[in-house]
Amino acid sequence: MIEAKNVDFYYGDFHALKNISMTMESNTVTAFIGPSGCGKSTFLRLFNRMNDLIPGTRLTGECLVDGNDIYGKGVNVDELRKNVGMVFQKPNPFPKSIFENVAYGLRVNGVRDKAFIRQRVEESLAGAALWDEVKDKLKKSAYELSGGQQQRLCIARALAVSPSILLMDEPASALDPISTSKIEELIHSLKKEYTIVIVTHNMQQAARVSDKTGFFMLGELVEYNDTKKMFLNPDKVQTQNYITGRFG
Ligand SMILES: Nc1ncnc2c1ncn2[C@@H]1O[C@H](COP(=O)(O)OP(=O)(O)OP(=O)(O)O)[C@@H](O)[C@H]1O
Repeated sequence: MIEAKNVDFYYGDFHALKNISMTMESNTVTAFIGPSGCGKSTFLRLFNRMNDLIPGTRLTGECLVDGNDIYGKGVNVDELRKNVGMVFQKPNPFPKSIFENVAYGLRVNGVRDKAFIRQRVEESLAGAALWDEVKDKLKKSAYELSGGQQQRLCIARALAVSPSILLMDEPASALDPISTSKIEELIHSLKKEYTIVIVTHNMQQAARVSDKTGFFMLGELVEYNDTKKMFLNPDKVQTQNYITGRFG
């Protein structure tokens, strides 16, 4: 479903990702863990070409989604980003109503059918486990929601354009424990329909939500394994040292 083949990535002269190859399977949750600055977010952002926006960067190797090289000639980046949605660390709703936040992606994609938009907004809010909390205040500003609700709104906004992949960069790190557990439950239920890749600083969270875990260090993928194995009996001593808190 998602594959990296011998990926190297540079910010100017800085070699941020070193020869990374890995496959992330459909309908699984893959977590990336590792010390600050090891390249987790950089790697995640490659898969919807968010790093394209940063000048002076260079990529070698291949990033494939459904077998297609997403940096190949003729790739439509807007289409790619519809298929590969992204949720960021801090909830970033638009200064619009709850309804319009979710409808936004459909509208910019030229959808005009009001009944269809209403239906997608409801489905997406339900998919993000937010519908019951907001169904009576869809016209209110998104800023009236709590941080945790805003993050689920951003997930609903990503779901509205029917992606198959969701990239999440520390989606719960700005949230309180109850909102965090709601996001974790949501991730668990979303994997039935979506392929999810999540960057997290929180190792318990990786252990709770993911099927597979990749441990990065200094731009290298040190170990990629089933999450259970990774946390109980990792293959590499560096992984063991990291998850037991010997450094980080
Ligand atoms: N826009 C940028 N320009 C130059 N260097 C960058 C840029 N973004 C990230 N880097 C560098 O690339 C390396 C990897 O950063 P990245 O944000 O991917 O790490 P991370 O593992 O996600 O870290 P964190 O857990 O702290 O978010 C770091 O050394 C960082 O300083």
